[in-house]
Amino acid sequence: MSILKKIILEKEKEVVELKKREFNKTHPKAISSFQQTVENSNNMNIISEIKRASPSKGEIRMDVDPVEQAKQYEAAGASAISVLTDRSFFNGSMDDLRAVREAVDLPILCKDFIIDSVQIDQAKEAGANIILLIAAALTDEQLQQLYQYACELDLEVLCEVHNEEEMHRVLLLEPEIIGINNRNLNTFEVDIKTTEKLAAMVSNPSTVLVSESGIRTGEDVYRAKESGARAILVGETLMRSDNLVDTFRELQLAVKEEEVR
Ligand SMILES: O=C(O)c1ccccc1NCC(=O)[C@H](O)[C@H](O)COP(=O)(O)O
Repeated sequence: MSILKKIILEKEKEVVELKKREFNKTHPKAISSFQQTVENSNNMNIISEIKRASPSKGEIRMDVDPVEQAKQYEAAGASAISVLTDRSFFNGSMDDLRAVREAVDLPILCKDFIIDSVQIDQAKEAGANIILLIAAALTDEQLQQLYQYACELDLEVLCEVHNEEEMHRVLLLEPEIIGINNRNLNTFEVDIKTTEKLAAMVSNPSTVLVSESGIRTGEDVYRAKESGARAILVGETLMRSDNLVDTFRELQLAVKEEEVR
């Protein structure tokens, strides 16, 4: 069984529990939108992720304090913070997101595997500004309904694709933000060529393209930028960095490898 299938089975159980609860579908903290942040910036926008562990890498940094990490991301120049809220596979939690919301004023992406609107209610209540919809995990009808529902709650939506077929499906929504995930969820291989190939399918210049996963060097960022990405989503590289200011500088320099030599 694929990892995505396993995660979705777990989410189906979580949804049953969430449906027994009531959620406040508002949040008192007003935050400027991620899209606006990108519009106003000339730099590569870095969505900086809080990621303790993952199916592909196992433990990354289990002892991280999400609030301290988020404050450091904000100080280093992050455009948004991604908080992995899945517990079973990534060792995250919605409490992490809530705590980060209190501590920083950046847009927050609730990085989870959403299959039902009740998860969107939960993310909104915790203070998320952006939710993730993964095309590979959803039917066209679910994609459409969940996208619409998130917009009604004033949330931004990062629609994530891994291949051409998913990109065709997502483009039908005319989304404002598209994430191209460089990680193959079956083999866990990461290849920035995925961004290069799929970005070419997006003709609307106002769509914000985000290159996700496996970004480690200025050259990776250079290739994402040349493809049209205006943002990158980075987890492991930042979680393992012992000098975030230098790592941000390297990623934002976005130069070709031969220019470094
Ligand atoms: O990271 C994984 O192993 C993973 C496995 C299965 C589904 C999703 C997975 N990751 C979620 C993400 O999208 C990444 O955390 C995010 O793009 C950052 O990736 P990275 O910079 O490579 O840590």
